[in-house]
Amino acid sequence: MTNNQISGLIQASIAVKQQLLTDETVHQTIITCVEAITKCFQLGGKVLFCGNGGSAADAQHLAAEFSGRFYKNRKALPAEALHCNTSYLTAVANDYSYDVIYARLVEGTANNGDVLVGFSTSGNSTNIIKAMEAARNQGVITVGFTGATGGAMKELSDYLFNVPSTDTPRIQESHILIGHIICQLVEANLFP
Ligand SMILES: O=C(CO)[C@@H](O)[C@H](O)[C@H](O)[C@H](O)COP(=O)(O)O
Ligand SMILES: [Zn+2]
Repeated sequence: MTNNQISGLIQASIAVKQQLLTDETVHQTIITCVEAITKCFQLGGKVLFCGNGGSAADAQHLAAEFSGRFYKNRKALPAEALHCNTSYLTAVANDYSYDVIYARLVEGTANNGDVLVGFSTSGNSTNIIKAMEAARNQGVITVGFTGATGGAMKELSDYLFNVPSTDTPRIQESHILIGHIICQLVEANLFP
């Protein structure tokens, strides 16, 4: 790999973020999504996160910003990533299907007014789609983080962040940027 190739990859990541910088629709969606998550926590609700592969890591990372801390020393906020219990995951994938691992947890643990955040760069991972469908059936607010098309998640997301790229790692790099912004603004709202 040459220096030029490395610069090209960094430039590609910046180019996606450059589009987010000037996209008023994205900014407005961040503002309304932050309001919804803030209200969810204020009313005693919780925020659940799910994704596959690198997006599972994003789910776990952002859940910990709420349940642990972001910038402030403050009380814990109820947030979980749905892939963290390997006994549950291996049993349900083995006995039922990998497609239902997240939907089943949403059915079992989510309540009206909670928030489900689903990450899928394609927008078409079946286990995320089924989790979003389960959420919709239960009055759970849905937030979708996807790539440019939104895939099937487009129609299932109350708040959609369809990052303008079709390149999985570049999409993920912007997902974590938007996720961090949301965590910071929610924390600032709740703990001024
Ligand atoms: O992190 C990466 C690629 O950057 C991979 O692990 C990636 O997340 C996996 O291939 C996922 O299974 C892709 O699924 P999705 O984003 O289409 O839902
Ligand atoms: Zn990755």
